[in-house]
Amino acid sequence: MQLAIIGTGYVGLVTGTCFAETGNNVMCIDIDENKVNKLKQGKTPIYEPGLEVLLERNIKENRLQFTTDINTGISGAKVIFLALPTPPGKDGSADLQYVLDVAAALSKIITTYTVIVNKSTVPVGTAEKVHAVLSQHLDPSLFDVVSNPEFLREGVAVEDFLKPDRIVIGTESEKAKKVMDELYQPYIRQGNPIYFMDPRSSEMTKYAANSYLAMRISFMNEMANLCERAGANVDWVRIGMGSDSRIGKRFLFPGIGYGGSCFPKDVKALAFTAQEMDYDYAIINTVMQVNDRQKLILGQKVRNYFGSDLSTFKFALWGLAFKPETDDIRDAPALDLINELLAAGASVTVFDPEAMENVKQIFGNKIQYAESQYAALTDAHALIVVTEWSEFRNPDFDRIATALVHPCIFDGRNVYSLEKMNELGFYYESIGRKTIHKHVHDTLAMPQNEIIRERGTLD
Ligand SMILES: NC(=O)C1=CN([C@@H]2O[C@H](COP(=O)(O)OP(=O)(O)OC[C@H]3O[C@@H](n4cnc5c(N)ncnc54)[C@H](O)[C@@H]3O)[C@@H](O)[C@H]2O)C=CC1
Ligand SMILES: O=C(O)[C@H]1O[C@H](OP(=O)(O)OP(=O)(O)OC[C@H]2O[C@@H](n3ccc(=O)[nH]c3=O)[C@H](O)[C@@H]2O)[C@H](O)[C@@H](O)[C@@H]1O
Repeated sequence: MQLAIIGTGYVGLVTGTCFAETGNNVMCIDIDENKVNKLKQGKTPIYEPGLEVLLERNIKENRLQFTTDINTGISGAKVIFLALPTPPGKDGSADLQYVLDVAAALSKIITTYTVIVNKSTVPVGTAEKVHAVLSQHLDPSLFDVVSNPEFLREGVAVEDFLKPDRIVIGTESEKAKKVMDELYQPYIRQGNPIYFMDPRSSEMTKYAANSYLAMRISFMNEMANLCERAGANVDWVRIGMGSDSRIGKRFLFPGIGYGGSCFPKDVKALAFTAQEMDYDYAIINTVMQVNDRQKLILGQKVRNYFGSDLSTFKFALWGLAFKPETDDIRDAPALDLINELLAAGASVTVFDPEAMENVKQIFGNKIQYAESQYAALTDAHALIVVTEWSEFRNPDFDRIATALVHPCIFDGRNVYSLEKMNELGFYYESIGRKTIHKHVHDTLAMPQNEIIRERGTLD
């Protein structure tokens, strides 16, 4: 099938490449010339495991092309996907400007029946808005608007796209349904269901899924904070509760708040939708408040320990991306933490396997950038683990202890075991677990609340 994808970012590029991989002819369109030029050479502008191999193969097979020209780009396309940004507006609502502008442009250039598919995350009722914009210049018999939310996760985007848990399609048109069914057959054959529903339910499903997952994280973050105070270990609590099949094991990891380009903006947008409909969606408002608070927790722990004036201290940060296996730093908790540390006068050296360039664009020379995870540690007073990249999971602890001024780790992702930290003699704080404090330098005496907290037993 001939397809056009408008917007070649994380979603558009993965969608286009994966559709090409199942034999379709795909034209990816983007206004960013640099991006398109890079892609034409088979290079991905983003870090996404497994993507470049598929990209190169499908370009070589002439199934995947890139252009900045929407007119030639959509020519012959039976289906046009919109994978455009829907950033939060000032009031928290999803900004539909990109989607509606492109719909307006399409209304003037479509000449034969085309299915316009919205893959961007958009509020309930957007399919109708897109339909209205298209209808201004286009006979309604020449198009259908379909909602087809995307559920891929960055870092495993290719796998998620090729083997989705489910495909959700919102349309009332039998004609569009047939086209979408044909397009997604290769994915259904792998045993995954395709759910056809009305567009409003489909649009709402996307916000429901993201907000529910965000709620689980906020719930666990609060549970972690309570465990710390109660002398319980949130990891045991997580395992104990998650093995109930009604709860499930996934997405219960406490940390320093959810980040990324989607959860924060989508939860906010759902809250806005509720407000617009005069409904007090109380739990959603709390999810956001809890997350805002959680993002500050690691910085607070550091300040509780070292004092509010950090001007004589240097900190090594491992991990900047909002999660491992991506270079994406949109709404990454690391950015809040860096700002918090800088505001307290600290000096900060960072290392991330993929996200350094993106962070340089924000902080420039306000912080130092290390060439390796170990280089970041030199003369630092503490290591702060922010993102749980694999290479941080089992590091050379002797090297860490030697390089640091004090053997001191603040772990925002519970990457290390308490036993190990205790055995190795680190001062160690994590999320929702007891503090380990051995070998602490005399000048950094333990605050009283830490001593009280130590009464819990080790796991
Ligand atoms: N990033 C993710 O993991 C997921 C994102 N989504 C949703 O998908 C949508 C897109 O997200 P991302 O791919 O992350 O955004 P992105 O920012 O990575 O990509 C958007 C692309 O659209 C391009 N663009 C902007 N205006 C354009 C125009 N007029 N014509 C052509 N191209 C244009 C930009 O240059 C950019 O390359 C959002 O609604 C997001 O919420 C949904 C599921 C997963
Ligand atoms: O709409 C989207 O854009 C996507 O948003 C999320 O995917 P993504 O943002 O790529 O990453 P996640 O793996 O969901 O992680 C989001 C944030 O939650 C945090 N998280 C995740 C899981 C967990 O147990 N605990 C936790 O703190 C992560 O560290 C990260 O900051 C959803 O998982 C996707 O299904 C969805 O398509």
